[in-house]
Formats: sequence, structure tokens, C-alpha cells
Amino acid sequence: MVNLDLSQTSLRLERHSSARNKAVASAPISAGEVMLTVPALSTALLQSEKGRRCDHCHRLASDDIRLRKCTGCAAYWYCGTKCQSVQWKAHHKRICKQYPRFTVSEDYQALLSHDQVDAFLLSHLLGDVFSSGRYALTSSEDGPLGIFMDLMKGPLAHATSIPVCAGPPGTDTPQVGIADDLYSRFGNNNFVVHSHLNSYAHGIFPLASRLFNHSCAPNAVTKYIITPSEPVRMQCAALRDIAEGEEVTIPYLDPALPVETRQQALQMNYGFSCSCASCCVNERIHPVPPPSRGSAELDDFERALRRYVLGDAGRVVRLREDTDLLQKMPVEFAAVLHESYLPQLSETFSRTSHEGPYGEALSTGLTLLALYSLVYPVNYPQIGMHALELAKTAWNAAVTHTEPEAASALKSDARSFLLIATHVLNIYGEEGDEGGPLAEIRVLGEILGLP
Ligand SMILES: C[S@@+](CC[C@H](N)C(=O)[O-])C[C@H]1O[C@@H](n2cnc3c(N)ncnc32)[C@H](O)[C@@H]1O
Repeated sequence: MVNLDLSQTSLRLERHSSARNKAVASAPISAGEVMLTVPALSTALLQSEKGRRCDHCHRLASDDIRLRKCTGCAAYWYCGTKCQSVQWKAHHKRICKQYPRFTVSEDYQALLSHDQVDAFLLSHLLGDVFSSGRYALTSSEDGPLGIFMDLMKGPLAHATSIPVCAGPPGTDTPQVGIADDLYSRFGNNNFVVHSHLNSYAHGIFPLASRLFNHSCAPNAVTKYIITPSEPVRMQCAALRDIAEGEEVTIPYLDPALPVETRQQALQMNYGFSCSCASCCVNERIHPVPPPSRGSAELDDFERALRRYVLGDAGRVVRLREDTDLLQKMPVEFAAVLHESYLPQLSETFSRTSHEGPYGEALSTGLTLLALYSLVYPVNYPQIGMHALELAKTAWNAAVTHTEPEAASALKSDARSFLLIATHVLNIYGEEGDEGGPLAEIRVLGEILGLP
């Protein structure tokens, strides 16, 4: 086994009954603490981000940051000569000339867009390996590549391969063996890189893959740090206090997806059935369709749901810190787990928060906050992002209201939503592109007179 240096972390590896190993806290970890930072071994931007971000460090183009495109392939963009030269030496010199022919090839065109990104992720990784003078790989490699080669292969490992755009020196024929060997670890070990929760790239972070198992009720999450001229880094942050000896888990997929969708995706892409606390709820509660939208029955149901999750503190909304709200949920709320409920609620909120009526947006948004607090673990960033949207909606409602008392009550609603957003998103911390939700919170907080 590769020697893993965990001395800079508060983690240690222990045996897991079915997943080989698990990462556990080697000392108590506090909510918001970053327990691991891992630089990317390789990344590839989504097609939609090409020309918007530097292909090497992922900085966004702006008035101050002009990207220049590679004159060879006209498909890679850089924020400066440092990024261009690092990437040229690492892999672009093996990709540049082949790029136009590769991207129109039948093999590449036949791939789904997700796999097209992975074809470039693999090409970049392969280019890096060839540039370092190696044409075969084992898990005895040093450093991150050795950790990557020691990762468990995914369930699709033997069923699939993918075309690549990176030949060894003097030829443009890829070495199939080594490409397949690397690709066999892709499906269950890669990450979707995001900024402010919007996906923009795929990336490989071997130490994080080696350490973290999945849970739909995780106690930690990943985020990505963009630094000019450097490869993006992944950080793993605790969502809540984690006791010494407790397993640290992250979500491999969105915990708010219906349980059947989660189980199918985990089985297909990672080869296991999840038995986390959140999945176990479905053994007890079977989702039923919610009452129809606009009915009095739905109003009663949602009022009761809000009371169960958010309590009865009048206008001041506070999130409960209980981590087992979903597990203890009464069966009468079974409809919240139905696959149609969350999409309907979030569609109504997003439409009415833009177009009005604001009253409907606020009550739907409050129900959505209650639902998110049930299906996501405490302090999950989506809860904070939604609370920020609610704060902005309440503020918009306040400034358009002509009646002073109602406007003042709406401003106080905006403050209470903003306090929730601040608490949750401060735990997640700074990440991704400049600006973003924490900057928005500061601006709205000043307007609302919050300290
Ligand atoms: C990224 S690796 C996780 C690290 C792995 N535990 C190891 O020792 O290398 C992903 C693989 O771990 C296993 N795994 C992750 N989470 C699991 C869970 N909750 N239950 C069972 N197996 C899990 C699956 O085999 C999955 O394909």
C-alpha cells in the first residue's frame, strides 16, 4: 500500500467492512474546520467554461483579467504566460496539434458531454505522465499518481474505455494499456469541481478519493479554492463538530435526490448500496404524492411541515440544530420524500421570487427552507444559499411595499433569513470565484443594518 502522509490533517485511516478503508477524525474537528487540502492532479473545464476561465488556474475572465487563446489549437485559454507555459510543458504540447482532428472524430463525437470532459481529463493526465518520461504505471509511483493508481477501480472499469488526445513523443497514437489503466479509476474517483455550487470542471484529487467514503447524511463537504497561476485545490470542511474516532464522510451526489435515484446512481457508478441514516428512513416511510398545488390540503400540510422543522417562533425563523429531524419525522410527512415535491416547490419559488407575487414566493420559500433542512445535513451550503435567496426576496418585497408596517416586518424577515445564510455559509467558508454569496451577504447586511 502507498504510504499516505496524513500528518497535516486531523484524520487517520481505519478498516471499513466493505469499502476497504474509512477516514476517521484523529482528534475532535470543529464545524467549519478545513481538515484537508489537496491540489488537483489533473482537471478539465466543461465545454461551456472554455474561454471564460483560464484552462490552468481556472480564474474567470474579467475587465482586469484578459484571457489569451493558444494560437496553435485556438481551444485553450490562459490568464498569463506562466499558466500557459506550465500547461504546455505538462501536457498541452501533446494535445495542441491533435486537438482539431480529435474533437471532430467519430469516437469523440459519440460521447456524452460528461464523457467528453473526462476524455480531456484523461488526456491531460496521460500527457502529464508521458511528459515525466513514463510509459507504464504502478501503485509504487511516488506521490499523488501513486495514490491514484492505488485507488479502487469502479464497477464499470472493465466495460468501458474512452478515446484520448495525447500521444507519447514522436507518435500521436495513444498507449491504450496505460490510458485504460488510468481510466478504470475514473468513474468512482473523480470530482465535479464547482464554484458557488455551480459545476465548471472535472478534477482528480487522489488523496481525497482515497480517504472519503460516501454518505447521504455526510458530516463534511468539499469546496474548491482558485488561486492565480496555481492548480485548483480541493478542501474538505466539517459541516458540524466531529468527535474523535467518528468516520468523516462526504456526499458523492446531491443528498436531496429521491432515495431510489441515489441508490441507482451509487450502485451503477460506485458499486455499493448506501445504508446511511437518510437512506434507512425509506425503510420506514414510503413516499406518497403531495396534495395538489393550490389546494387547502396542501396549505395545511406545508404549515405543519414548517412547524415541525422550523418550530413556532413567530416571524423570527431559526434552524434547529438536531441532526436527526429526518429520522424522527412523523409518517404524516411522507409526501416530502416524493420525487415530485421538491422540484415543484423549487420551481414555484424560483418563478415567484423573480416575477412575484412576493407573498407566495416567501411562503413557498419558507416551506423550501424547511424541506432543505430535512433532506440536507445541518449547515449544508445549499441551505445557506437558499436562505440568502429568501433574504433577497423579503428585501425586494419590503422595498416595493407601500404600507410602512408591512415593509418593516418584511425587513425583519430579511434580517432573520440573512442571519441563517451567514451562519451556514460562514461554516462552508470562502471558496470558488471572487465575490459570491459571502460578498452578497456583506452588502445586504449593511443595507439591513446588521453588524
Ligand atoms: C472514492 S473511493 C473511497 C475510498 C475507499 N474507501 C478506499 O479505501 O480507497 C470510492 C469507493 O469506496 C467504496 N465506498 C464509498 N462509500 C461507501 C459506502 N458508504 N458504503 C460502501 N462502500 C463505499 C465504494 O467501493 C466506492 O466505489
